[in-house]
Amino acid sequence: MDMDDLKDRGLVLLGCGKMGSAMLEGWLAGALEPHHVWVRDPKPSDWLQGLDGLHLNQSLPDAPAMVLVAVKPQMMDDALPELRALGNGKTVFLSVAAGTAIAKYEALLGDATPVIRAMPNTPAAVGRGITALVANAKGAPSLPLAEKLLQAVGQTVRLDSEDQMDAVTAVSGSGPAYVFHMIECLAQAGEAQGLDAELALALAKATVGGAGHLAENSPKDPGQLRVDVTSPNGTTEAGLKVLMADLPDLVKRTVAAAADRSRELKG
Ligand SMILES: NC(=O)C1=CN([C@@H]2O[C@H](COP(=O)(O)OP(=O)(O)OC[C@H]3O[C@@H](n4cnc5c(N)ncnc54)[C@H](OP(=O)(O)O)[C@@H]3O)[C@@H](O)[C@H]2O)C=CC1
Ligand SMILES: O=C(O)[C@@H]1CCC=N1
Repeated sequence: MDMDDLKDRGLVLLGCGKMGSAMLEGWLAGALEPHHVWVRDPKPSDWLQGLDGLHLNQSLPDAPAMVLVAVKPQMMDDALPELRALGNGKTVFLSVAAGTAIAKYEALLGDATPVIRAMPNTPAAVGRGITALVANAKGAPSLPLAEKLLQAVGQTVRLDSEDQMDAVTAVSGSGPAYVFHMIECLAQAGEAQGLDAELALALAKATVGGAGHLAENSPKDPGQLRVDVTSPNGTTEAGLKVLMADLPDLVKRTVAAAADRSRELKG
């Protein structure tokens, strides 16, 4: 199966809220056109309703190439059973739901269902996501297609085991929220030093965006890039002395709490 099969047979999005829309926005920037996509969502956004050619809450093809499951984990028992008849083993279910194990899809959709479990993140909307993937035996042959689709909205990484998914979710699935909060905190701290709100936010956004881009593209590791900013006895050293006293433990506890919640969502 390749991208042409996906275009010919269709991609179904079950749930198109924040994550589904972020991915769809990225795909519609070049990889797919609206008429390739069927969306099921009880309250579609204005953006979805404005996409010409999109099959919005229309009857589904009998055997779409792929169903992207992007409803909340708590909705699976309600949302999935009606899709059990789809595809007869030829439709791949690609789930992005936190916590929900492959075994749960097999239980709801049938043992022979090809299932790929993925953990993307919202920078997919601008083509800068990262998605981790793992499949059951039936889904494994479709991993290259899933990767191709997901590489249209960023990077992909294959996991050795589904057990890694809780930690991955806590680092890169939830991670954008930690970074957005860092931007908010940096801007507020700038305001506390007398900058106006607009300037402080512009500085904070560009600094986090630029530092992220540099960290991804430089041959130096992040530790060395930090050292490069830190003049002996300068301003950064004074700032880092405060930050480094607390941040490592705080981030460790943050990621542990998110991973624990992912484990709880398995039910
Ligand atoms: N947001 C993120 O950054 C990430 C989210 N995820 C995962 O993506 C999934 C979706 O999360 P997110 O997009 O944030 O949540 P949202 O609530 O924004 O999106 C879920 C969408 O599914 C709709 N929905 C509810 N029931 C059904 C149904 N029976 N059939 C079809 N659609 C339905 C919801 O409608 P309504 O609101 O009306 O109920 C909503 O629009 C979750 O499983 C989450 O774990 C994974 C990685 C990152
Ligand atoms: O908060 C959540 O549960 C989802 C999963 C990863 C990001 N958002």
